[in-house]
Parts: sequence; C-alpha cells; structure tokens
Amino acid sequence: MNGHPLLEARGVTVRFGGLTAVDGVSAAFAPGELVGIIGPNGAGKTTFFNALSGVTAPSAGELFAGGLRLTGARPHRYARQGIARTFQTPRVFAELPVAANVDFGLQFAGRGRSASWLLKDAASILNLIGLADQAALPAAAITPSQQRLLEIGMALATRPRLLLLDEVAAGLTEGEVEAMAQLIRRLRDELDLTVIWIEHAVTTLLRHVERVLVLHQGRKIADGTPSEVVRNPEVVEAYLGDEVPA
Ligand SMILES: Nc1ncnc2c1ncn2[C@@H]1O[C@H](COP(=O)(O)OP(=O)(O)OP(=O)(O)O)[C@@H](O)[C@H]1O
Repeated sequence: MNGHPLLEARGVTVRFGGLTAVDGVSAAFAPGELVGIIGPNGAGKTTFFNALSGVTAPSAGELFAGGLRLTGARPHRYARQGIARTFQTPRVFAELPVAANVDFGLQFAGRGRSASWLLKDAASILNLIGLADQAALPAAAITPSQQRLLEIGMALATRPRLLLLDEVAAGLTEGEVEAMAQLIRRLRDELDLTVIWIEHAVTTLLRHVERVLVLHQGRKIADGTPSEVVRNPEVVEAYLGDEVPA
C-alpha cells in the first residue's frame, strides 16, 4: 500500500460509564501479519476488536487504516477499508442455504479490496473453507463448528485485507481447534491477509501466530513473539502462571 500500517490504534480507550474496558491501547498491524490477542476474561479483547472494526467508537484515542483517520467513522467505512470480522456468537442466517449466506457477504465487497480469484464467488469461498458439500443446506442444519467456518466465509466474501477473528475456535474439539488454526494460516498465506485473532485456546494460538498482544484489565501488558510473551513476568502473573505454557 502506501507504507502505512494496514491498521493502527493509538491510545485507544473505551469506557462504559465508570468502567474503562480498554485503556490507552496502541498497536500497529502490518500487511501479512498473523497476530493473536490473549488475556483473561474481561480483559477488554472483544471491546478492543469492536473499536478496531468501528462497532464501538473509542472514548479517546485514534484509529487509522492505511494512514487514513477512521476514528468515529461508521462500521461500513471500516468495511470499505477492507476490515472484516467475525463475532463470538456466529451470526449466520439460519434458514438460508450456506451458499446464500456467503452471497450476502459478497454484496458488501467493494473497490480496493483483495483481488484474489479464490474469493471470486460463493462456490470458490466455500471450497476454500471446506464447506462446498454443504452449499445447499440451510445454515441451521450444519454443525456448530461448520457455522464458525461459515461466518469466516461470510467475512471473506467482503474481500477483506484485514480479518478480525473473535474466538472462532470456542466450543470446538481439540482436533477441530487445530484444523481451524491451520485454516487461518492458510487463509493468511493464500489470500495475503492480515489476521488478528482472539482466542482462549492459548496454547494452540501461541503455536500458530508470529506475534501476540496481551491485554489485562484493559491495558496492553505485552506485545511480542510468543516466546517473548510467555517469559514476560507480568503476563505470567496475569494468568496466575497456569494458562500460559512455559
Ligand atoms: N456494552 C458494554 N457495556 C458495559 N460494559 C461492557 C460492555 N461490553 C463489555 N463490557 C465490560 O468491559 C469489560 C471488557 O469486556 P470484553 O468483553 O471486552 O472482555 P474480553 O477480554 O473480550 O472477555 P472474554 O474473554 O470473557 O470474552 C468487562 O468488564 C465487560 O463486562
């Protein structure tokens, strides 16, 4: 692009009444990065995502995409900049066929997005995420883990440059979590995406990402490679030493 980070948060703060859910978080994301975000329950991870995707306006701080100031813009402007996301609870159209759910996302694809032929239509996208055989089934009829894949497919249909994944491995079996991690890496590689991925399955996440941000009580307490982060005393303390692998 233009030498600017794909997305940059500068001192982003989100307050709900007296509660500061996100507290002055700064981070820049470069094209092609696969970054994890971890932190205990209530650390502010989803709220930070909501700010990064324009769902929640920050109480303070700034957001930039490719150098363009987006602070306070509506979510569709974030989408137009190539930012797509999934939600903790999959938001699929249960009665509609799987392929129609992806078609819905395609309507939001606009200029300046990923030009990958792998995202050219619903069939290509379903192929990419391994749901080609389920194309004609109503979304309600596929398994919960397939619904998570479908939500990723709907986000991909907007042809993003940046994909924000919020706990896409929640509720999956160990084998499914690993398959999900492999898929995320493949999508990053094949589609030239930047991916930011929140997950509670910390061990798996740390094995697959190159960089990880740790949030604790709304603050960013670490930002580095997985091996740097697991040696950070503040991180070990935030997790009471029992969740982050040595
Ligand atoms: N809309 C809201 N109104 C009021 N408080 C909120 C709102 N959304 C989140 N919070 C509070 O903000 C804090 C951060 O929540 P958030 O969901 O961002 O954390 P999280 O790290 O994603 O947690 P989890 O891992 O449990 O999903 C929590 O104390 C939460 O209760």
